[in-house]
Amino acid sequence: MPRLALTPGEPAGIGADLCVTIAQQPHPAELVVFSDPDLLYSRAAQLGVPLTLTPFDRNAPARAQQPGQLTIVACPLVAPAQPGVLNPANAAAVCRSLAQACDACLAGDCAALVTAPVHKGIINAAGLPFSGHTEFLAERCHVAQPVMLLVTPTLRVALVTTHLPLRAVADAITPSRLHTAIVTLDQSLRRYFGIMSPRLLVCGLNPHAGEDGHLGNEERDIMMPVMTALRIAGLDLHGPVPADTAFIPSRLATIDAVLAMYHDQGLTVLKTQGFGQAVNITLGLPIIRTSVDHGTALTLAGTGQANTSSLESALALALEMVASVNTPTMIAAPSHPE
Ligand SMILES: NC(=O)C1=CN([C@@H]2O[C@H](COP(=O)(O)OP(=O)(O)OC[C@H]3O[C@@H](n4cnc5c(N)ncnc54)[C@H](O)[C@@H]3O)[C@@H](O)[C@H]2O)C=CC1
Ligand SMILES: NCC(=O)COP(=O)(O)O
Repeated sequence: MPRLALTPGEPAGIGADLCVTIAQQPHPAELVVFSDPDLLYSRAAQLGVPLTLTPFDRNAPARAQQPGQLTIVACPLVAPAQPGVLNPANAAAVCRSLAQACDACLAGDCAALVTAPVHKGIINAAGLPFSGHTEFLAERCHVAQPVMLLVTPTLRVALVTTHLPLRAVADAITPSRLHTAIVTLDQSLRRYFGIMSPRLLVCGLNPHAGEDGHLGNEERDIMMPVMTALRIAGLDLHGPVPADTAFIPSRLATIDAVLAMYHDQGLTVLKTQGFGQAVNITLGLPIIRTSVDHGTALTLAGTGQANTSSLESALALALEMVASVNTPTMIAAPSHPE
């Protein structure tokens, strides 16, 4: 019976609502929530649902989560949370709970980490450097370059860059970063999704994929050499293709994942197609981490209107990934010539 670490994220947002709501159903795993107990009790009361919290005992056998119950690792907030009202005083506690949940996975106490949304802005406003779970967890796990992959039932989109201002994106598309993103995506699709020879469609950065260098040089000077070397190493790579037609159905029918160069190039399409059903996965970590596809939705906190479907998908996919890790489908990663 696996244990899943669950973090509610921003206490003023819908994360706590989602945790207490999904706790009303049985799950084939023990859900260990890293949270302030009072936050969960008060949000459960607000939503009118029962909740019993049992302290986590790493020496006890894991037990399947029962309706109305959650296992908890208490991570106290500094100030009581008010639905919809951000408070920078709680930002450090949000990060601490995430770090504790990550460490529980690194220690093997939990098989995977599933996260509800944080509010990046309030963490920054509190003076903490933070651009997203992806980067935070990578640093905590001493991983130089994580890769963000979002999946819906019919589309997988990974990103070469994550939470960067658009102005910085072009400079971040280096041969080494592109190489790592492609190899990490290829290996993860084999390992977690059972795809034996992943077909990857790589988007260009510039309009019309640079139009032979007339609208930008990154495709010709950076992307094509990296992709040629990786094709020789055996990877099934297509592109770089113009991003504006990368997602048309006839192209998607022949590939397993799209690699976009930046956040909104890929996620706008994916969320338009599957918002609410999508799962965000951080690839390249020594732990399994999945997350919801949405943000903190502050105006919905405490109202009972937050949709749990993305969190349910994130929990289900985490369990599938846990089950798949022992499947021997890995290949040796081609290294990037520095
Ligand atoms: N995984 C994470 O930690 C993520 C965090 N965020 C953060 O969330 C904050 C707010 O971001 P926004 O861009 O406003 O996106 P958002 O996803 O919070 O809201 C976008 C729209 O979707 C609705 N919505 C979101 N989740 C919903 C749910 N479960 N059920 C029903 N409706 C839902 C909202 O009410 C709003 O209309 C930002 O600080 C952002 O950085 C955003 C995305 C992911
Ligand atoms: N758009 C994805 C997002 O903002 C969530 O990122 P992360 O917090 O999972 O790194």
